[in-house]
Amino acid sequence: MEIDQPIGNDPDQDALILSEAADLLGRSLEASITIPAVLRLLSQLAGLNRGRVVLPDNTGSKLSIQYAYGLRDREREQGVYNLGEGITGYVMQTGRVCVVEDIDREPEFRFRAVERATLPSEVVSFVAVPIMLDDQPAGVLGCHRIRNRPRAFQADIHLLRIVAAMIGQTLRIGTLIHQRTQHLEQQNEALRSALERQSFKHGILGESPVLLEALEEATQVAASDATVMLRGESGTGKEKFARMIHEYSPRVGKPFVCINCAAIPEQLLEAELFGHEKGAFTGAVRSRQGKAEAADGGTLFLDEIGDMSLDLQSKLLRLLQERCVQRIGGNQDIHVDIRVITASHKDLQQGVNQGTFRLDLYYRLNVIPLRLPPLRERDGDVALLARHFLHTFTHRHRRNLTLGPGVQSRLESFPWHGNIRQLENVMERAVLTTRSSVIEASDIEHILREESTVGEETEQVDSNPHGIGVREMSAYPSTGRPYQRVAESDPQELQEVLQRCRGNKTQAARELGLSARQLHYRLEKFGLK
Ligand SMILES: Nc1ncnc2c1ncn2[C@@H]1O[C@H](COP(=O)(O)OP(=O)(O)OP(=O)(O)O)[C@@H](O)[C@H]1O
Repeated sequence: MEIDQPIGNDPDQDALILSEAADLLGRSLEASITIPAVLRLLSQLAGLNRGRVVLPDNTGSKLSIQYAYGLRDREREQGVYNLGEGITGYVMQTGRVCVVEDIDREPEFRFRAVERATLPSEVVSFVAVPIMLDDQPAGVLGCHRIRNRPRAFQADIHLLRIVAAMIGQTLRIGTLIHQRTQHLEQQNEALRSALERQSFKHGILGESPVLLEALEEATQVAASDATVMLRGESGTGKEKFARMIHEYSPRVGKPFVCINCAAIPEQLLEAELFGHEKGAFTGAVRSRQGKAEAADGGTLFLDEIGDMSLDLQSKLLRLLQERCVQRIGGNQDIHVDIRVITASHKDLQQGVNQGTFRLDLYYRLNVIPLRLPPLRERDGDVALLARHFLHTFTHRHRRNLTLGPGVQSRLESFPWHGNIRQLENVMERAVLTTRSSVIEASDIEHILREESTVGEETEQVDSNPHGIGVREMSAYPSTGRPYQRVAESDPQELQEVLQRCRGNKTQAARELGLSARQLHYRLEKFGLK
């Protein structure tokens, strides 16, 4: 192959080469066009021949020629090196510049790409400089030259180092564009397949057979006016299902009113549910309708019903039997037309056995029991939900991130005792804390390790679809979700914890052992929002 003849060592010439190289690199984002063009420039104007850019593969252990000028296809293909092997491997491993003045006398020079016989008969040299990114060698730029030239090796090194830095930036931009495109492709794919799925219509993502079965059941019962009891571990989507049932019922368009019975103190809960008349208790400066009244014509969703006191349970039973409420301090029966959906992460059957839950109320509420599967039973859904949350949070926090290799399988192998809410939290933390543009398996590992160590709790989990017989005690690591009734001192405690967490609600909820929703609900109740 014809190799261009060198031109003398001239600073103006080098400035011209650099300005031409900058121009070439700026003209296109296609590295396979711009980098060989720059290597051609080095050959034609500086006598630095057969330039090649060698880059590592994904594992970082094998290096190969990615871009070249003056090499035949076969020569390029032969240019594969192990890390540390030969001159190229050495430069990549150490990040140091290497000059071989006479390649025939250097045993480390491997003639891997170009055979000696095809080179000029004069003494041939090889100069290799690292392509540095973030202070680490990311590749190697190497060239041949005829040793016996007036141009000093030092001048070649100087020029090649600047060109290597420019190529490094081109490669960095190319990688970023590739990652972002990949991210958009992943996103598109997730959205496209989600749109094709029936479940997306209710905002309930998942393709696993157990979830689709639960969705099917929920759709079927939606049309009736029957009372539904949703059972499932914390974070399995009980509220989402309750909303979906409402939206698929003839009551759609009427109010969907939700009360979290575990999130507010008992005295407040009664007033919240049934309302009060003016003067009914200190602070009742005007009369107010309760949530049961507010839900008239629609659906009342009672979350964490297992936490309701026995006294309030009897009042709820009256509401269900007579379909009317009496405000606190009032004596008038107010008729309400509501459908009731309840949810509990507790085994209510056990509550009945222990005398903490009324049997008659249990039968009233348990007309249609619907079990929501925990995430660990939902084959394939972790990956789907992780992508969905990645998309949600990158959008919300204005970041561009993709999932690195190994992340999906690590997420899939995690036990997810806090279910979808826990996965949601983990993905949000990953989006907020990952510094680079790729969430690596190590970032996730770090978050999951923390997840597994924060406040180990033992909680009773309703794992029995029929609510009879078997009950299971399960370790519940770290989702910060032990349910507890609230104490009256809550507003102050909430404020203190919020201050301590500098307003970070996720952290505050975790400290208080509440879900984000419970905290949100309490802040709203106490006027602290
Ligand atoms: N299938 C799903 N697809 C997408 N997001 C979901 C799905 N199920 C639940 N989520 C999200 O997970 C979080 C927890 O869901 P939800 O509050 O409905 O669970 P829950 O079972 O009612 O929890 P808890 O028992 O703690 O009140 C919410 O942010 C919800 O939007």
